[in-house]
Amino acid sequence: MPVEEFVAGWISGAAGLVLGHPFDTVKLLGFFKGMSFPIASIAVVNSVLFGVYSNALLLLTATSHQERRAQPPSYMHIFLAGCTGGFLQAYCLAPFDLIKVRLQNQTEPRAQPGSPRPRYKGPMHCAASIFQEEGPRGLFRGAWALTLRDTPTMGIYFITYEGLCHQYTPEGQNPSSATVLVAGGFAGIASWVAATPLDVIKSRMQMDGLRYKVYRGMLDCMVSSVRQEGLGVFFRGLTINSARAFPVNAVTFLSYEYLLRWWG
Ligand SMILES: C[N+](C)(C)CCCC[C@H](N)C(=O)O
Repeated sequence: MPVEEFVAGWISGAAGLVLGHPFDTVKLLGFFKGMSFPIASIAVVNSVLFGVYSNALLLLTATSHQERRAQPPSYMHIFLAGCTGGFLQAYCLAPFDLIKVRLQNQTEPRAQPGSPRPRYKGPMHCAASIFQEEGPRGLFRGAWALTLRDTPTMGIYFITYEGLCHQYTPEGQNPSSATVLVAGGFAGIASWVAATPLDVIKSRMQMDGLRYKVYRGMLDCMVSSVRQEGLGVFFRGLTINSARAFPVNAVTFLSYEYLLRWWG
């Protein structure tokens, strides 16, 4: 099983992440606050995504990464491989994403003296508290919504990337850096636009049950969110998600492509 893609996925994900982190934390005062935890988690998650994607294509089309420039796979195969990668990475991402959402929603980090202390002291304490209070399953709260969010949208991600690269690259050649940057950026935007409605629901499910449980399940969360806030609720964060998605995924794909070319 080729492993280069796993390693390239890790490094390129980390590069994209450094750029995207300020967008993720825009609500907080310190822009690069808490970078080490996301860097560690992206190592697992992005390498699973790219590694599984590439190996799924290898199974479906019997071509390696190098051979795929000369013999491009069909869009159906790209989509299926992207969905497989998205599905498996979602399970790895779930506990990390839960901790990120719980910590980012802590609004007391710079509390005045005398006001209540934040519930979680940091990522490790957050993970340990969830584990103690709710058991291992607690760490997967919202995982189902996350899987539904990521499975089809990772298919869209890779189709957009490969489609744009194909469009602007002469037959059989490698795409130029500019093409990779633009195709990666638009792949990020396209997949985030499609993912935003379920992203809203996913985050609400992850925050549910902190004091008492509000939602009976994902469907209940969707219905009551729309009842209370209207259909616009599904587009919460769309602008910031897209603004973040372009640079993050441009850099992710550029470093991924270059690492793989460099290795072989
Ligand atoms: C599938 N979904 C749209 C959620 C993500 C697609 C891009 C993944 C990338 N690591 C990023 O953080 O932007």
